[in-house]
Parts: sequence; structure tokens; C-alpha cells
Amino acid sequence: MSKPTLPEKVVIASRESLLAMWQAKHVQARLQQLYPGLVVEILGMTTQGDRILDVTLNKIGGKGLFVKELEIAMEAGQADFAVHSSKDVPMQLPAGFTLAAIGEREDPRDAFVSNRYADLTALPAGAVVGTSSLRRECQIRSRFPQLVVKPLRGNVQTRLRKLDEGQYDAIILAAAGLRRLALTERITSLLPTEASLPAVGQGALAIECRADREDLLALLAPLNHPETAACVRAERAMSRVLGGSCQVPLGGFAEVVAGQLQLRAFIAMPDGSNMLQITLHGPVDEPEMLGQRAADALLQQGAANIMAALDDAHPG
Ligand SMILES: NCc1[nH]cc(CCC(=O)O)c1CC(=O)O
Repeated sequence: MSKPTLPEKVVIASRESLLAMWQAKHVQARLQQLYPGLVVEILGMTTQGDRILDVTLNKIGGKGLFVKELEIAMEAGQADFAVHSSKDVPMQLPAGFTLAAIGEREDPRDAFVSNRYADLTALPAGAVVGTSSLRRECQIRSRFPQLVVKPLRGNVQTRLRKLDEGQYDAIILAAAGLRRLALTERITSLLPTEASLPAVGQGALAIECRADREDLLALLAPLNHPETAACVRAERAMSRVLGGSCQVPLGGFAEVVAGQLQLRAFIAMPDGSNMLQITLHGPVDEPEMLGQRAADALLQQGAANIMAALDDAHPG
């Protein structure tokens, strides 16, 4: 196989939120460092997911809403590749697209943000916690049934404003997003992964391009962080088998522990009942197999009943 000629100019497709733009600029800077002659432009786009802010994401179609416009731009040749938070990338990419690189993961944890309380255990009964993630909601409700979980949408800045206006006693956000936006001081405390298992892909960037663009695959290969990629691939394989989307309250988090891939995962009902959990280990070079095994183990424990109950609640 001959080496593809690297492009001289590339266009990055990105959502226009501050977080997405930070991520695109981060990749732009990395590429310019690696390839000093390369021209790297960013094409900012508004997606359907950004426009529909008033409905809980689960009810309107999930993750695909944040990436579809970017894929259309790549299809049309207006952009070469897209930079995403791995967490926002649907488990099943459309035909013809691939993840060219998964960047090194930063803090995967969820952050507790409050102007009055130190952490979840300090909240009085009836306190209102904001999150629109079924995963965060069911983990809070299972541990703290006396708390009230209320939907919270919008970009990171909007969510912080709603907290500051007093609409919530506390909110939960990804630590990685706050750190990237230089809002680390808003993190009141961090939820250990044992207490709040992160979303599949949380804290890692993913770069998506057309699978037939060998020039881009070669250009982007140095941005891939093999250890993070193995972890995220295991998490995504697990979630894919369980129909992973925002509609299913599930979490998955893999780490390399003593040279082995360790995957922890859970699935539960949104009210925190029926919490099924699993921890499995496997070789780092076979992440998808570990993900599949974890999903099988959860199915063995009764995950299908949870998925069926959720289907009845939200048909289609
Ligand atoms: N759902 C939106 C989203 N997608 C990625 C992040 C954070 C950054 C990351 O996980 O890489 C966030 C914000 C949040 O959940 O608080």
C-alpha cells in the first residue's frame, strides 16, 4: 500500500458552542504543531440539537442531532473532519464514516456544582438537582431518593446561569467541559467514578471523517491516543449492544489497570431501581470483545427487561 499524500489544507466542522469551539481549536493547534505548513480552518455550524433547547434531549432523538449537520458538511465536501466530544457521538456511525482518532482522555468524572452546598451528601431532603442525563439522574436517585432531580438543558454557560439564578440547589456537569472552558473554579466537588459512573466516552475527544479519506486517516493518526482509544472503544461496544443512546440510563467507564483493560458498566431504571452493575477485565488489544462481554453479562442480569420497560415508556 502506498502512502497517501497529506492534504495542504483542511477544514474542521464544529458545533458553535464555546465548548465545541474550544475542542476544534485544540485540534487545530495540535495539527499546526505537527504540520507547520498545513492550513487548518474551522467551520462553525449550528445543529438541530443546539436549536431545540426546551425539550429534554431524550425525547427528541438523542445524540445524532448534534452530529448530523457536521456529517452532511463532510459528505458535501465543505469540511474534511469533525471534532466531537466522544460522549456525543452515536454508537453506530452512518455508513461511510469512521472515527479517525480518539484523543487522550482528561478528567472523566462528573462534577457537583453548587453555590451553597459542598456535595450531594450535604443537600437537604427536597433539594433540587439539575441534570437532563438519565445516567446522572438514576445514579443520584438510587443513592439519594430524598432529592428532587429536575431537567436542565442548554450549553455549559446556560446551565451555570440557571444554577446562579436559583432554579436549582446544585447541578451536575462533566468536569472535562468545565476545565476546557477555564471554569474549573465552578467545580464545587468531584463525584468519584464509583458514585457516578461516567458516560461512555466522557472526557475524550473524537475525530470523525469519511472512511475513504486515506489522506485524513494518515494526517490524523498521530492525534490518536491508543490507551484512551481502547477504553472508549470498549465502552462504546458495550453501549452499542444495549441500544445506547440518551434514552437508556447507562454508564460505562474503562481504564487500563495493571496492563489490562478494566470496564465497569451499569444500566438501571430512571428512578434508580433495578441497578445492574458489572466489572470485567480483558486484553487491551481487544476492547470491542470486552464491551460485548460486559453487555452480555448485563443482559444475563436482566438488562433486556429494563430496555423493554423504557421502550414502553417512550415508544419509537
Ligand atoms: N452533553 C454535552 C456534553 N458533551 C460533552 C460534555 C463535556 C466534555 C466531555 O465529556 O468530553 C458535555 C457537557 C456535560 O455533560 O456537562
